[in-house]
Amino acid sequence: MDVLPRFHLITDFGPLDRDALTRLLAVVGEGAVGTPRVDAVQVRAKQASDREVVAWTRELLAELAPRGTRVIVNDRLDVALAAGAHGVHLGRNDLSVADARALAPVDFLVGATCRGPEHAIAARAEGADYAGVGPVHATSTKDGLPDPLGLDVLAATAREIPAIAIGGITAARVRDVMTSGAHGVAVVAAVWKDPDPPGAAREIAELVHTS
Ligand SMILES: Cc1ncc(COP(=O)(O)OP(=O)(O)O)c(N)n1
Ligand SMILES: Cc1nc(C(=O)O)sc1CCOP(=O)(O)O
Ligand SMILES: [Mg+2]
Repeated sequence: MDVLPRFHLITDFGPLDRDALTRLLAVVGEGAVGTPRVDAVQVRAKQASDREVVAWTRELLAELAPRGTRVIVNDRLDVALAAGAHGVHLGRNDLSVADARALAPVDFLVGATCRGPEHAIAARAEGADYAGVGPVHATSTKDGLPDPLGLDVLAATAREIPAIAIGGITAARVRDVMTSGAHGVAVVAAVWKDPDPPGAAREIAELVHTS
């Protein structure tokens, strides 16, 4: 588990009830050797309480860590640390990377949202492991984002720090994104809105890991 995760699957569940967990585990798969994989699940649950996110993260860790899939918490370092997560993804208004790095254990992953190379240079200097770079393409999953960055800005950002492309990433776009220098991708709709989420995840994983 030493390689920086390439395929980040972001959760779409409301509560992590039995159905949501079953759906997620079907998408992540068993992690069999030689099978392309979801490398990290990011717990993004904006409507949930801190206690719920801690409980769900612990539940996911119990299921996913043995499969070699890491669990990263969106926004909140304190919640991530309390739950024993593998990392945190920090947005532009969350705790700074430097403050998070000072509080986190050495092998804890710290990711930061970056919207261009200037952000990436700062994030790297503060100790981020990777940048979530987006929105690369238009997305209807989140409102209020800036205009799409496009592949040139992704490429320039990826020269500064390992870049995880986010925003409108679909299987059809993975090769271009990876050719632009991305380390990997983060995805919501292309998996969860597909009629066959496990199949969609397998296709994206294969493309990410073979590009
Ligand atoms: C891998 C990755 N990159 C970027 C984001 C966006 O994070 P953030 O800016 O904190 O916005 P929200 O996801 O919290 O709405 C991400 N989640 N993951
Ligand atoms: C949560 C989020 N953050 C983004 C950013 O650019 O900061 S794009 C995004 C949504 C990603 O979902 P989809 O794969 O459905 O486009
Ligand atoms: Mg966030």
